[in-house]
Amino acid sequence: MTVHIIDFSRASSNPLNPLGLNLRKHIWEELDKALNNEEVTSVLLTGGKSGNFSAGADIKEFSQLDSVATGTNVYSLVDVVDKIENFSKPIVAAISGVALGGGLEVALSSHYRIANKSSKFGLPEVNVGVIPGAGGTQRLPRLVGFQTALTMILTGKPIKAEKAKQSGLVDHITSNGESVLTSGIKWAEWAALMPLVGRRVGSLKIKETVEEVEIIASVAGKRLPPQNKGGQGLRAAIEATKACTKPIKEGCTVELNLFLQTLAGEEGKAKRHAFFAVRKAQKPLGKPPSQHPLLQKSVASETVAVVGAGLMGSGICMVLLQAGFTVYLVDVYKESLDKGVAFLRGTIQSYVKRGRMTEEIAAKMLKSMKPTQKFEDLAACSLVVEAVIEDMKIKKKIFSSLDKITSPSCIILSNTSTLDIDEMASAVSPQRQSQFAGWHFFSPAHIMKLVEIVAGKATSPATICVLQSLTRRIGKIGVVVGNCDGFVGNRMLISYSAETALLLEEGAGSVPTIDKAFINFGMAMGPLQMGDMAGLDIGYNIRKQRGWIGGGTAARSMPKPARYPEVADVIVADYKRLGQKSGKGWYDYDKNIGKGRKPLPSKEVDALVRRYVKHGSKSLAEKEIIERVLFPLVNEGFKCLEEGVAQQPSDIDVVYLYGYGWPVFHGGPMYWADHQVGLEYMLSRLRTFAKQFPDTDYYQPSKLLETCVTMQVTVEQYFELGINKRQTGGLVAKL
Ligand SMILES: C/C=C/C(=O)SCCNC(=O)CCNC(=O)[C@H](O)C(C)(C)COP(=O)(O)OP(=O)(O)OC[C@H]1O[C@@H](n2cnc3c(N)ncnc32)[C@H](O)[C@@H]1OP(=O)(O)O
Repeated sequence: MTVHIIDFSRASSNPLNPLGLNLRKHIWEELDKALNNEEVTSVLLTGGKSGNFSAGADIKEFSQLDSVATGTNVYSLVDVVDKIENFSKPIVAAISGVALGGGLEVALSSHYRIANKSSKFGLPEVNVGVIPGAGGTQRLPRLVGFQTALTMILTGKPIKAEKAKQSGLVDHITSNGESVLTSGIKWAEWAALMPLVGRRVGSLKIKETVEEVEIIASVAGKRLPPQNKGGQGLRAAIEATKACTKPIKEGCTVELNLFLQTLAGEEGKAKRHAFFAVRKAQKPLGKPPSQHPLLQKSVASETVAVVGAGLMGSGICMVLLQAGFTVYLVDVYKESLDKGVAFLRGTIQSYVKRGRMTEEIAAKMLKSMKPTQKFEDLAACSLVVEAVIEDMKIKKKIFSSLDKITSPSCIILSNTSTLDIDEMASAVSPQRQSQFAGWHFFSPAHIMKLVEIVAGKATSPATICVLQSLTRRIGKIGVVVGNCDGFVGNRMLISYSAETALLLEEGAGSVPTIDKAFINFGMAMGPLQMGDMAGLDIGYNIRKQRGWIGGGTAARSMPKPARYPEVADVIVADYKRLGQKSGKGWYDYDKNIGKGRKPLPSKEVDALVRRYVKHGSKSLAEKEIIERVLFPLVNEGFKCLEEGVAQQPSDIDVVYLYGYGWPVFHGGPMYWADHQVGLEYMLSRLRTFAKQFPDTDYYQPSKLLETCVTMQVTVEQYFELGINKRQTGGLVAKL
């Protein structure tokens, strides 16, 4: 009795074994060998030494439309899966690590599925803008039922082995330390003696009736976003899965057609851009020192600290505790410290209550949390993050103390969102400056994925590399950016808040109608509601520091823009409307409605805005509102690239996708401009706006944008083709 082993890792250089042409051809040829060898009685599919079965079809191949799933190509995934299911000798899939997308489809077409405890199973195709295309929507419901299958397909969330076993997806989970390979071989030997009848999933019937399927599908469909707002893939997924009531061949044809539709659609392209952009942004810019204490396997004995126990500081503390560090939370004010600790305890408890954390981990985290009012306690820390109020004087004083107290190898970081990293670095000794950088989390820090890693003039490449690894380790997405006012994200946001307030004064629309334009664009909320959430006093204080309010001795004097939305100052100074936290901002909030977070139109704000609107002003169409606000935002992105503050356009997309809720079906602002708007059109509109508002800097087109239009390339091509010679004076040149 011989088991023929097909080891995926032999035909893949990626440990995730994406099913590219090479691997598909390998499987195909090995199956032929197994068929033609009379001694072979069964086949075992394994991910091999990589530790993963397969992460699915090779997404990089998706630009060649016919390579993945159409029958026009030899070794297409559809053909491979059919060949497996209809194979005359039993095939066992021995699954370790991930079996996702096409990887799971291969497993589903096998006759037996063996897994180990840590294996994960999922159909995450919707996350990369397609639907399962090799029978996933047809075979999964036949095994686990329509409801479970549809949930897995629509959420894209993988399930663990235990759940997979319960639902019928997996036949056996290894135990007593037996490897999945050893167990799989035993199963394959046993399977050789058993009839194959009933083991071909495609020949099974689903448990639900057609009517039940219709009801479940219709309920799920009601919760989806509209077709043109990220709902295309999800709707296609429901349609395809519903076809599982048909015979397998018919159902697979329905699925394949819908797969190809989503593959060619703009939504899918934008989502795949986002998938690769995130990975590109996180690519290490160099090799971090392997022995660095922050990057060791176990960090429980490693102490780090967060200075400032406010909302940001406590959020960062939570993230570091979750990563396993021992964390000092420092605040000189007892009351703030207690508040921070209470927040952390509450959050940890709520995670346990919701099943997001075990009691054991929670207890460990609470033990590792070290609240203190004394800076002296931080002597042994290998990293300290400052997260106090945005006041340069206070921050510099803290850095100067930390410089003296901590060891010379300690990395010192600021979570500032706007202040100058180089000026802060000047507060530490010259030897330390290479280990000083910005680590800009977004609020709430324990939830938002994005962190801007801000390289100052003196920050060393080694420090940046350590921060890149560390940021990934704590489960965040780190984007390396240069030091400038607002870094990349907030710098580009200037037009977002200023221009929306100016549009109000211009009479372009009311608070809700302006916000609605952005919601219809796909944002989770409009800029005015976002301002309310962040707190209107934050922008107000920044404008004050710049000397734009009240004059006098501003901390960071800057010329006041000629077009300036007074209404944004008056709403804070005279009306004390600070946003959600004060129960009123651009909107009213009622603590009895939507937990005090639901924005309600405000008569007082309407009256205030009317004071500024000139007689005879005209409301603007949504398209014009979007262009007036978002074109300058993208224009600023071009300026960031021009100056080398952002390294590549896709980094900016990542910042906006993960820090500002940019809709993924628009791919990110730079992708949107390149592929959905067109740079030529955007430039012409910016030129029109610049003529209309000659004193507004953000409408002045960037040189890089003009160059791209002249050269007729997208900004993505401009960077990918290496047209930029990396001669810019900023971060890019340095790295
Ligand atoms: C008809 C069939 C359709 C389909 O099957 S569509 C594809 C369905 N599958 C997926 O959507 C899974 C996509 N992959 C992932 O979600 C993640 O990866 C994992 C959760 C599997 C692992 O995450 P982590 O351990 O953080 O690794 P990493 O940095 O995401 O990936 C390592 C490298 O592997 C590449 N990669 C991952 N999956 C695929 C794939 N399916 N096709 C092509 N490449 C893939 C990445 O890009 C990256 O590459 P670099 O190192 O060059 O950045």
